[in-house]
Amino acid sequence: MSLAEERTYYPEAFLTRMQELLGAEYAPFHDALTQPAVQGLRVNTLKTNPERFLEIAPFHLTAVPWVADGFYYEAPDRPGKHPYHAAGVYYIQEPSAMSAAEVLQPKRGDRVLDLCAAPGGKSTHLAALLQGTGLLVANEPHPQRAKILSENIERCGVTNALVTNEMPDRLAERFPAFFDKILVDAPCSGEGMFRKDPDACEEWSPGHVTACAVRQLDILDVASQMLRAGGTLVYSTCTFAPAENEGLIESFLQKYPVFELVEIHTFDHFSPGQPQWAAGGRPELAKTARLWPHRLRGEGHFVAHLRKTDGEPARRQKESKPIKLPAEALKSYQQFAEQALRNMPSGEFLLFGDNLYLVPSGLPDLKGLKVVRPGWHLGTLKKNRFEPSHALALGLRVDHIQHTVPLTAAHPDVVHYLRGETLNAESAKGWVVVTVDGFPLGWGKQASGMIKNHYPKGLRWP
Ligand SMILES: C[S@@+](CC[C@H](N)C(=O)[O-])C[C@H]1O[C@@H](n2cnc3c(N)ncnc32)[C@H](O)[C@@H]1O
Repeated sequence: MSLAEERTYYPEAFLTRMQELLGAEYAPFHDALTQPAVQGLRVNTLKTNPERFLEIAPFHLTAVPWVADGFYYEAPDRPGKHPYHAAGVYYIQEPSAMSAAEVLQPKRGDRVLDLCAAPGGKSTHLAALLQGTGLLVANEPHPQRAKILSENIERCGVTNALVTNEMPDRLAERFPAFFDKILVDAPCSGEGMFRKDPDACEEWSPGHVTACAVRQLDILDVASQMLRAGGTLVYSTCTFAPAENEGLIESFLQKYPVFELVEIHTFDHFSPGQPQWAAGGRPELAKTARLWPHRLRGEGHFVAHLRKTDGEPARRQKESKPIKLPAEALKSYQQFAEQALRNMPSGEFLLFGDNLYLVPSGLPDLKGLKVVRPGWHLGTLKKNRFEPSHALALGLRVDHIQHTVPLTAAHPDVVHYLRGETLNAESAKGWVVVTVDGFPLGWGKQASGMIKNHYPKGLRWP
């Protein structure tokens, strides 16, 4: 295909630049761009493991080589329409995007920040790696996108996350030298999205690439202030433009000599970054990783792993004071918990208006910050009673629940429940959790031989 014909599909300046950069490799790169996008999902290890998932999932799955929990699926599988999706058993995620959290690799107990987090693919991956320990702060400045992020955190049963809706500099005031690990999955020109999202193509221009690079350096600047000495940071994009990748990291390292690149060497399928594509690029830029759509099955990504070698040690902020719940509130929650739960989740409570949360320990004072979700939402205090939240059901394991309505994925009542219908099922009186193959789907309330549906209205299936 000539450049003129290609122009019908992709911006000419993009193709010309890629041809200049890739030389002999341009042809296979371009061939890859004409293929359909690949599709992937990541098993949520807060809820199950890949072995069990492979036994129960009715999809055509093959392993993503660089992530133990990642799988390719085939288009007719439509995993977004399966009840397991509603139960948060997996997250639908483009396979090369699974590389970033895998490289950051938080350890149990770490304090982790995901600074540009919506819709939450990488946040839910980081949460799975933390396994309910430590703290995850998932931030997104766009209000609508922050809401979607919060819903995905809820669906995936993440119980140790603070979700905020802030610009990075506002967070940096509150969290200086606070985090052990930070992910900056930067807003970018999205060239790796061209195959699956024609809008990304429409919005692209050389000027947009330059503007993205300016914003990315600003975001990295601020992120670096929130990392403790010895902490590590992953910077990633889903674009091919050197100005947003090797060039950006070169500019950052020139400004902050206290950072060094950590080699990303464990993944055979990744290619090294290209120092010669950055003006004055240091040889260490080869320690960054490029995921090319013509060299692996994925849309494309860039990942840089940086360590802060010096600076302020971990600063432990003055923690917010544990709140003593009003006696009435505590009583109605305890009454609910005795009826509905086997092991009451323990920890620090927080009352935000009428909403009761369990908050991760070690949080600084959040006053003045735009907080979408300060922790695990347990429920709402109504007059003389407690109403459990969807987040509570989705964050519970089945052995923590007193009464369940256990359904299999093939049972018609699963769809009835997800549509918001009343169920005719036997169960003890009071709050029950409807499960699909052992995974909580949501609350119901048994009365007079019927189960009243408490699946959230906004999530109901048509
Ligand atoms: C590549 S997307 C993040 C995808 C996400 N990490 C995931 O895996 O689902 C980049 C996000 O950065 C957000 N963003 C835009 N401007 C930002 C800024 N100045 N600081 C932080 N995030 C920003 C965008 O709204 C967008 O949601």
